[in-house]
Amino acid sequence: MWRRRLGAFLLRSPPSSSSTAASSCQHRRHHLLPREEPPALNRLARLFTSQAGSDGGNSQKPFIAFVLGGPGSGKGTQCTKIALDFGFAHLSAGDLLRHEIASGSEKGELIVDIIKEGRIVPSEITVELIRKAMEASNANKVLIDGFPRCEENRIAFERIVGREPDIVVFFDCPEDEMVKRLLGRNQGRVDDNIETIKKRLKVFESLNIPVIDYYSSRGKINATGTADEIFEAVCKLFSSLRF
Ligand SMILES: Nc1ncnc2c1ncn2[C@@H]1O[C@H](COP(=O)(O)OP(=O)(O)OP(=O)(O)O)[C@@H](O)[C@H]1O
Ligand SMILES: O=c1ccn([C@@H]2O[C@H](COP(=O)(O)O)[C@@H](O)[C@H]2O)c(=O)[nH]1
Ligand SMILES: [Mg+2]
Repeated sequence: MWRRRLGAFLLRSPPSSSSTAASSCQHRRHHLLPREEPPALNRLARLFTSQAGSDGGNSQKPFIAFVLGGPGSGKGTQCTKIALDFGFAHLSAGDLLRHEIASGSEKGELIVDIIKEGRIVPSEITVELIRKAMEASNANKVLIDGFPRCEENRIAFERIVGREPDIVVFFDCPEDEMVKRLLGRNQGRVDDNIETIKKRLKVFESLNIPVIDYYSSRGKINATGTADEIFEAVCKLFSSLRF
């Protein structure tokens, strides 16, 4: 069912037939096309010379991809691959929050309690961390992994960053598979236990889904199968985009 199994949604119009999706991941870089017409050659040149999405002084607005999906759906795993193969900067909202915890700040103490409970950190905190990370990355293509988590997050991002995403990707994964993956993650995360996972799944249903509904338009990525199989579908999607 749609509300159970999430998909990938393009907010931007698909490219014209002249920029068709690559049939395999191997040649996808050759399918990246510029978004705007007049500075097209300059921008194309930057794409081919950029490192991790940075254009070494980008004053233009970056291409923003929100990457959403349930807990354990594989957002982080796929973002790592996208970043490597498509030259995006990967900003994980969860990682930014965990970094704040590790810094020993007062805010970090509040955040760790919220994460243990599987709840959502106040929007101002998360958006400010994302905004600073975007600025620091100086990237022209940014993956924002695991955000927005609720309508309030979405609205706060628009207000503070002043942007809407260019694309929203949803990873579609059944609950039992997500639970299995989280329980096997073994990275010492405070929320990888069955009690917190159950709470996260409830929050996912009640708060994440309305955001997903807000963005829903067409397309989805089936997040079952191996990470490589899923990435093949991701490649098709990203190869069809104009960055
Ligand atoms: N397709 C897959 N098949 C099996 N295991 C996977 C797959 N993709 C990712 N995993 C594993 O599942 C676990 C969760 O994946 P990942 O951390 O990418 O999910 P996530 O969506 O970022 O989760 P969270 O929302 O908790 O951050 C990791 O241990 C990862 O190695
Ligand atoms: O935008 C966000 C992102 C995350 N959180 C909190 O962090 C945990 C873990 O996040 P992951 O993205 O899955 O690593 C999440 O359960 C929330 O408690 C948040 O509040 N806002
Ligand atoms: Mg993650």
